[in-house]
Amino acid sequence: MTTLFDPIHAGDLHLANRIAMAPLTRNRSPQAVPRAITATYYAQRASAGLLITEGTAITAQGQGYSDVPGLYGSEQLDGWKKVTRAVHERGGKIVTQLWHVGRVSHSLLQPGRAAPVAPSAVQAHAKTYLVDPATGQGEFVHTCMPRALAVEELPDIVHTYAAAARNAVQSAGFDGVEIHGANGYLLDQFLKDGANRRSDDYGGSIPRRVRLMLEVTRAVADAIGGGRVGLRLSPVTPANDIHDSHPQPLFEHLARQLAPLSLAYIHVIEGATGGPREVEGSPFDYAAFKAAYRDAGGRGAWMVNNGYGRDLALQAVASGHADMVAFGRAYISNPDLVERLRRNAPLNDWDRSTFYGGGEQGYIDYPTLD
Ligand SMILES: C=C(C(=O)O)c1ccccc1
Repeated sequence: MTTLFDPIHAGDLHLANRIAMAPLTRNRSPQAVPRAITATYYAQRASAGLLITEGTAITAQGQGYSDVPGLYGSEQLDGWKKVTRAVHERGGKIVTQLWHVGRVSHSLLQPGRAAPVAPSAVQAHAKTYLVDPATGQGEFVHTCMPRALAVEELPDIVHTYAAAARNAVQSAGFDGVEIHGANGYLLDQFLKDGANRRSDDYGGSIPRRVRLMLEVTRAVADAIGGGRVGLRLSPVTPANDIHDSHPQPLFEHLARQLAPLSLAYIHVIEGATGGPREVEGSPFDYAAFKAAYRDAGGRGAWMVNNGYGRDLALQAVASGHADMVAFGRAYISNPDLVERLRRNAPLNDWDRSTFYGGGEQGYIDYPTLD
């Protein structure tokens, strides 16, 4: 019987075990440049089968929070090179999460203080994190009203995802990328009818609402090979005020379209991100979603996330519900999570007050077992 601790080939990613570190925003990259402590942070956690970095902006327009890293400048890529080198020196595997926040942003973070962009001018009742450069103090503030992207702007966004993927692998040394298609950010906004009110080829019907995500995924797979590409999805999360009226047919259609792309993995957030695994009023059949992908020929690893403890994770892999399990907050406070799960050892508690912003405290100072 397959266990969480068995190796797996996820596309071209040959992984030592089936435990992934989920993407975790930590707001510790001033000017979008990863610092030396970020190399230490990921290297400490290199025993994971796969490290997925925090969301990394593909452009300044895609930036939605203070002090998150980027992949669009030479200093940023140099910073990431130190991270991937440190992880590889410890035998780890690491992909970076390509992120465009869309409407979950603030004009103070946008080039030229412009309005954030989105499929439609529909404001998210959500907050973003701004750091006052004068004081270094951070606070959560309401996101701004976005402007609708013109259809003529979309090809450039697709090309920018592909360019960021090439930068990630060819310049920064990542083993691959994960496309952030979840949690109410740009690609998820285009998917879902709560945010996408367009009447052109990118809005209205399900095939039209999945179009941008498919174009981006195809372009990234063409750029670096589908076997190095993962995609993160969140069918029913309410994160960042996102919603769709009929998620089951939407995601089963998307699954069938993704199947031929030979992706390394599909990463599914079950329930509300960082919250309950069941979302009241939003039932979702994850087994049917996975079956739609497999029945259409999809062979990428199936990675699940959200609220998994040791027993549920062991059961998910043993039962075939999932091929991999991604752990988020547990990885913040347990660099040696794989060993702790293997030994069924106690886990360190995390300190929520040091999740976002700051320095070494709550970042690289959690203890290991030995
Ligand atoms: C990238 C994030 C996501 O996917 O929800 C994020 C951003 C800010 C805080 C927490 C998480």
